[in-house]
Amino acid sequence: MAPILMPPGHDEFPDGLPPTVTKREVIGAQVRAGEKRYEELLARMTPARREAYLALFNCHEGDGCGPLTGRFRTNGIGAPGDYKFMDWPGEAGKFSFVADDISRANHSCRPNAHPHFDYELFATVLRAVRPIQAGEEICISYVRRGVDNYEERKKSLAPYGFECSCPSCVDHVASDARRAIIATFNNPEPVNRNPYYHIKRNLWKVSLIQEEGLEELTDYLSLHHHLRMGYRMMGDNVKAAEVRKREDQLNWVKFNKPALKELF
Ligand SMILES: C[S@@+](CC[C@H](N)C(=O)[O-])C[C@H]1O[C@@H](n2cnc3c(N)ncnc32)[C@H](O)[C@@H]1O
Repeated sequence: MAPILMPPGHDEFPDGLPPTVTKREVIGAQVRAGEKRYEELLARMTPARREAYLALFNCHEGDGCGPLTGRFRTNGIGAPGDYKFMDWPGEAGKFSFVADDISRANHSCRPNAHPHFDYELFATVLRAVRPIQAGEEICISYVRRGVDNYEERKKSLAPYGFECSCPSCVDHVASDARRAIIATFNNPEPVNRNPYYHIKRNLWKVSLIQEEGLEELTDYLSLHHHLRMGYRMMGDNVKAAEVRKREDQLNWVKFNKPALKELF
């Protein structure tokens, strides 16, 4: 899934701003400068890639941003990391890109897939975060903070011009209650030296995340690590190996790399 367009960082006002400007004028100038930049980038593409870009959906029609900027804002996917294009000026940074296929993926607050941009492949790797049934739509999350509640998600999704109808949004009271608990999973807990207690508690945490369809969370991966350590402490190597398998899969899903080799 190689990108159609991945613009490098840029000076928003290459021609400079007039000395006295209102906020509205600054936004207008930003919008025009952005659109001009996309025009320049598209002019450098092959006709087929330009056509692919223009075929992307634009949910920003009528909100003041140009058609090329609108398409990027609708379909852009973050490529985290600290990457520097070989000979581009400026600092290393994070990028966004649009692609023919991954930019077509719809949103779910219970995503069954996670996109990871691999700078070496210079392409997105899309992996399932849980088993996907035949005929089930493959969805990613457009919301950055996985545990956001219903109202927070509604606000983040508003610019996309749709209301999510996933089970977590439909039954948002129950979902919000689960998410509020999941959001506390990293809080310090009272000391308890009984490994059985931790195994039971971590299994419960894993099941709550599964119930909420949030297997994409990094916490879900960490829980598998803690669970495996618990089983190892109890000498249950069979269960530890089972959890290890899942932990390795999740490491590939989230970070495109195998679990770190154990030091002991
Ligand atoms: C990045 S595009 C996704 C691909 C788009 N469906 C297409 O056919 O190209 C984002 C747009 O898809 C639609 N969309 C995405 N997820 C949706 C969902 N869960 N329910 C309804 N519409 C959705 C919205 O119109 C949104 O502005």
